[in-house]
Amino acid sequence: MPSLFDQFTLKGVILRNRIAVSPMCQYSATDGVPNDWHAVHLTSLARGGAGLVNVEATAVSPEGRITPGCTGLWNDVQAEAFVPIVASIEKAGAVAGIQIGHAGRKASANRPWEGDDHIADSDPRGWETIAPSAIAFGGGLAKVPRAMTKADIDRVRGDFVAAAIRARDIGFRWLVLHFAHGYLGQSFFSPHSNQRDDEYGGSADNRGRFLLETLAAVREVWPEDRPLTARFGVIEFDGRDQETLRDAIDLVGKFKEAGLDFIDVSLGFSTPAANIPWGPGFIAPYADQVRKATGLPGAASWNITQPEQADELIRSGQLDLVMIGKAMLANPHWPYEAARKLGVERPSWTLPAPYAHWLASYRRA
Ligand SMILES: C=C(C(=O)O)c1ccccc1
Repeated sequence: MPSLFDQFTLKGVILRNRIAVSPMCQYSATDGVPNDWHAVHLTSLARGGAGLVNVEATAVSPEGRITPGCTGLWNDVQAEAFVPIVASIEKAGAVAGIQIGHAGRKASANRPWEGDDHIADSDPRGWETIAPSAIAFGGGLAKVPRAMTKADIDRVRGDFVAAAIRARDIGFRWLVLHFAHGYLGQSFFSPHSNQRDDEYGGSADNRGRFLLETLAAVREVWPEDRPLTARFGVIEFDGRDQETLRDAIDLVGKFKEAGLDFIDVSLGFSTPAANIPWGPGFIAPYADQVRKATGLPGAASWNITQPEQADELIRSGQLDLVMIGKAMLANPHWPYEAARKLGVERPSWTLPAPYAHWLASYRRA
């Protein structure tokens, strides 16, 4: 069985190890344009030795941002600004990935450290939010969204395609459709947020329609030799988990038929009333269940922080990749520390030569 530092090959892409950096919002862009914060942040994660570095949730349209500080890929200025970032990630030996999404009813919010709540309607920084139904998430995100028309649905699907084309053309080699965490894609799938009475609401098949149509449309423009993936919330911890999991696994099977290459399993975050059993790698067993039921390779994130824990998740066959988030922010050289702890040969060379040389020199072998 593979281990944490074995390569991973999917379609025409080879990752140098099984360590992927979760897409983590930085809320640090202006008008969706990435800047030196994102360049240094992402390059340092790539130089730290990860196999795959995923750029944060990047909005497919202005109203699809979570906050005014989120990155976007709805215009060419944003795309151009990503070009040197993609090059830096790849030059550091990692594969450059990007997550594209639409925040739906969770959009138009203040940064987490500035309230983590909806921007007041009187505040010119905010904007109208849209969602499957006119149902607010609740808590600090109490703004009632406008229920999407069919024209909205068609437009947003087209925005995903346009963003995928830009990501393709600027060299990203791994694409993640953001179908998780209560954002627009997830909110179509969840009965908490989707109470439509047309073909996009009601049955599980209908609630999965927007996600499936969007995936199929993106598949048509995303190169066959580059992985097309999705991060999808398969469980809500809201008391109806077996039903959610059953419907989610069924939908992931349809994703695979539509051309999905990889599934990053996560949480739904569709209701503030969720009772989430936070714990070390607590989503991994659900990812394993989805992988075994669909035959898709997959990953999980959430509280995977220790090298031995991450290595065991790979060796046991539960996951194909581990998504490391906070542990990489705490220490971008986490892969190097993991290589040392796991007894990988020449661990220093997990890092770039200018670092590895010194780390491997002037010390007993
Ligand atoms: C910003 C997030 C994302 O992009 O998915 C997020 C927000 C809350 C919990 C997890 C993730």
